[in-house]
Amino acid sequence: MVKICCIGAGYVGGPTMAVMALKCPEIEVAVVDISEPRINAWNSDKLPIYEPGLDDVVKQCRGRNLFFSTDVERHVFESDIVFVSVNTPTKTQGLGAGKAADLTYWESAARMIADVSKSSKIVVEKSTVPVRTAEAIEKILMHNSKGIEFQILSNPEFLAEGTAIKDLYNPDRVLIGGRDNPAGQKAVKALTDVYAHWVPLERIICTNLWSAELSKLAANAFLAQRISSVNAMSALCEATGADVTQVAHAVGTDTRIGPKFLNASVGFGGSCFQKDILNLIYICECNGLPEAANYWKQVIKVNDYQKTRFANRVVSSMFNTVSGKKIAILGFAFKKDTGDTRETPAIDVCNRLVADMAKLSIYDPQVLEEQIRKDLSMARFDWDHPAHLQKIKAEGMLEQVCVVSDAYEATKDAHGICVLTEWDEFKTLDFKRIFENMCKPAFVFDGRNVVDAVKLREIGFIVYSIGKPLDSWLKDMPSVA
Ligand SMILES: NC(=O)C1=CN([C@@H]2O[C@H](COP(=O)(O)OP(=O)(O)OC[C@H]3O[C@@H](n4cnc5c(N)ncnc54)[C@H](O)[C@@H]3O)[C@@H](O)[C@H]2O)C=CC1
Ligand SMILES: O=C(O)[C@H]1O[C@H](OP(=O)(O)OP(=O)(O)OC[C@H]2O[C@@H](n3ccc(=O)[nH]c3=O)[C@H](O)[C@@H]2O)[C@H](O)[C@@H](O)[C@@H]1O
Repeated sequence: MVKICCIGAGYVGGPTMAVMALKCPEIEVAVVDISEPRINAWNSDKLPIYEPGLDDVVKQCRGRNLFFSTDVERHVFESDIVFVSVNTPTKTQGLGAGKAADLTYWESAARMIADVSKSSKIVVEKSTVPVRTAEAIEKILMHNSKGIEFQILSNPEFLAEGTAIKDLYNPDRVLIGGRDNPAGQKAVKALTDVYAHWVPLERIICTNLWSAELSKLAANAFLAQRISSVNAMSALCEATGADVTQVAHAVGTDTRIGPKFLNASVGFGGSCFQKDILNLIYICECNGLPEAANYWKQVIKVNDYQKTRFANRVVSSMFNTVSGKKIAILGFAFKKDTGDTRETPAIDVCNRLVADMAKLSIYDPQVLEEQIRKDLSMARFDWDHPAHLQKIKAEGMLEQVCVVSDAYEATKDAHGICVLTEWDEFKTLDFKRIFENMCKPAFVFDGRNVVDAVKLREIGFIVYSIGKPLDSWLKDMPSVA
């Protein structure tokens, strides 16, 4: 019986291995982590991450052929295939700070694998890593191999949060990169056999190691680039009276472009897009390719511009000051159907409004108050590093923030509402009731184009929707470029 172990029980390790265990009942799968609270949560009724469909998958196989454990070394020792799905955050200090991937956690996992192994293993890069990381990992493993054979494969993950289970059941492709030699290809075949339990062979792409590693960074960069393209267009739409939804539809019906991932927004968030593009920029620079680096830098610049532009629009529309005004923030997660707040655009928007002395009342259906306070008090890139390395900002600013448990409470007596996550429940709110309980004029700033602007205007709101023609109030306010 093949035994699989995955180091890192996070957003990727947990769901990926749960689906693998479900689809391969004859394989024993252990997900291990150094974080005891995380493993305890995986073994409880309240899983550590919110992901539609995940509870059901875990319930079906936990205790049968799926195990969660902090006994990292024992499971690595016993496994034939070891996935490594630890975090690979942006470095916060030293060489490449603010851009390069921090491989501390990966390196420590690799050293531990080398230390505890007594039999040959396939080691699979599941984390997103810089191209040619496998070479470094190979050196660490081989240096202490005691005659054991290690084969390194790159098998990047493409799931998106909120749809992880669906994506894992039915992936567009599974990518496996290995060495171009018989031992490497044997390892590729072994991993292909695992995925072939549920993924059609024609969707399993096998490449060399470096192509697989780079394809993951490239895929995220291309996806983020589409969003920055449509967001840059949204600014021009507002200036000219065009409607970004109509433009995106017209552009996306060209089959060469395609309709997906063209929704204008307050900016993209999530733990990976920015981190992976920064990593790509750093790799381009290290390879003496400044023009290529600058191209990708622009994707992040436009994203920052979009978040700033949104916050500036809020302030300028409300007579250029939000000082002392209550602003309701609806949605804090980086997208709907997840409780994840990593790099959410809400952090930037909230910080800017707090700096302008607004009082924020925040509601998100899935995000806990403790998480929101932590996010608003942490320095850039610190969230993905251990607590003792995090730099916490002055506590005082957070006095202006309160976190509440429903949208009606958040909006009561507010001057304005910012919709920052596209949760379905925001579409069906009783906006008449909300309007009655707000200070007038009452504003809605829709950063996700989820509310029905026509209806809201009929009720009496002044509505700003990203990339949509501006109503006369907003047109008359000073420019926010
Ligand atoms: N979150 C996502 O949707 C996606 C993430 N990725 C990539 O997958 C990787 C993991 O991402 P997430 O699951 O989101 O991270 P995460 O932070 O949720 O999980 C990583 C886990 O690794 C554990 N860990 C770190 N060092 C360890 C060690 N030496 N031994 C045992 N456990 C250790 C941490 O305690 C943590 O629980 C990253 O490289 C990310 O870029 C790829 C595709 C999607
Ligand atoms: O490497 C990763 O971590 C993953 O990153 C993204 O997945 P994820 O960040 O979970 O979620 P997305 O659906 O891609 O959304 C990212 C951000 O872009 C925003 N977005 C998305 C689509 C769109 O049209 N407009 C837009 O603003 C979302 O609201 C969100 O803030 C990719 O979609 C996954 O393929 C990849 O595996």
